[in-house]
Amino acid sequence: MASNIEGKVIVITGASSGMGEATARHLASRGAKVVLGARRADRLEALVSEIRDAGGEAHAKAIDVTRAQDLEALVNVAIEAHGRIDVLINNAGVMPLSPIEKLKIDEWDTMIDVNIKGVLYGIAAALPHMKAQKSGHIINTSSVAGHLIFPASAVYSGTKHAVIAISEGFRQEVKDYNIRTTILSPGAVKTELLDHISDKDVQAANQEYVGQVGIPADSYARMAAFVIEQPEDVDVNEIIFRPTAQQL
Ligand SMILES: NC(=O)C1=CN([C@@H]2O[C@H](COP(=O)(O)OP(=O)(O)OC[C@H]3O[C@@H](n4cnc5c(N)ncnc54)[C@H](OP(=O)(O)O)[C@@H]3O)[C@@H](O)[C@H]2O)C=CC1
Ligand SMILES: O=CCS(=O)(=O)O
Repeated sequence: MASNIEGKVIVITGASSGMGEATARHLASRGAKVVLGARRADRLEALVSEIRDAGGEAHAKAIDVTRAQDLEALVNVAIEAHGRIDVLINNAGVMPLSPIEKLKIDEWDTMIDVNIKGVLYGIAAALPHMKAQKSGHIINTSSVAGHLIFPASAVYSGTKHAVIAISEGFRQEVKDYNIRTTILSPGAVKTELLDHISDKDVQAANQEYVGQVGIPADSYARMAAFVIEQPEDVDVNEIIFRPTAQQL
């Protein structure tokens, strides 16, 4: 049976590290034509070279997901190279956790801009093409923190709850266009996500916890592959996955 991944044109944001990087590698190894976006161009270029050296197809563009025109430019790379976009994985995200009373307003703004607006801008860039194709698949990365709240997660959890609401509303609205919609909600995964927490106490506590229970980034890659490879009439709407040892 064909894999339903081979030959698909898959655009991934946040592909310069962590789960996006692992997913790019995994899907390319299964025959997908990947188009990768993030701000760190050097990391993207290294990954593109690695994928091509292994016989895969990859393109990349340096983008900032807080700018709608950057998402349009990224999707256009896929259209120019391959004439279509089959899957968009809105994965770029940031998690500078802190208690609200610390009033880290700039970090709230960044989380809202990257985690919520970045997802919306990705949808805006891909949707016209998917409507015209009458096919497509949008995968949005939420989190266990999109389902529950823990100390210092109020704003981050708010953004990830928003991703779930937007994804479900979008799912209901695009039935006529044969577009699939999936939310992937991971628990603790070992990536660079905690590196940018400026509240040192919160960072240390999270690093200790994720260091103990966190699972590797390719756990997300396998979930992405699973939802993409389902037959086109099967739409997996959400997967929540955690380390077996994670309590919350
Ligand atoms: N690790 C975990 O435990 C969990 C993570 N998540 C979510 O998974 C997603 C991936 O995170 P993860 O792999 O863990 O962390 P990483 O920090 O390793 O990856 C985050 C990615 O997002 C990109 N990114 C951040 N800001 C921007 C921006 N403004 N424009 C473009 N790209 C941006 C980064 O690239 P660059 O800096 O080069 O722009 C990087 O590629 C996020 O949405 C996160 O919230 C959800 C649940 C659990
Ligand atoms: O996004 C973060 C995942 S967890 O800390 O809620 O498990």
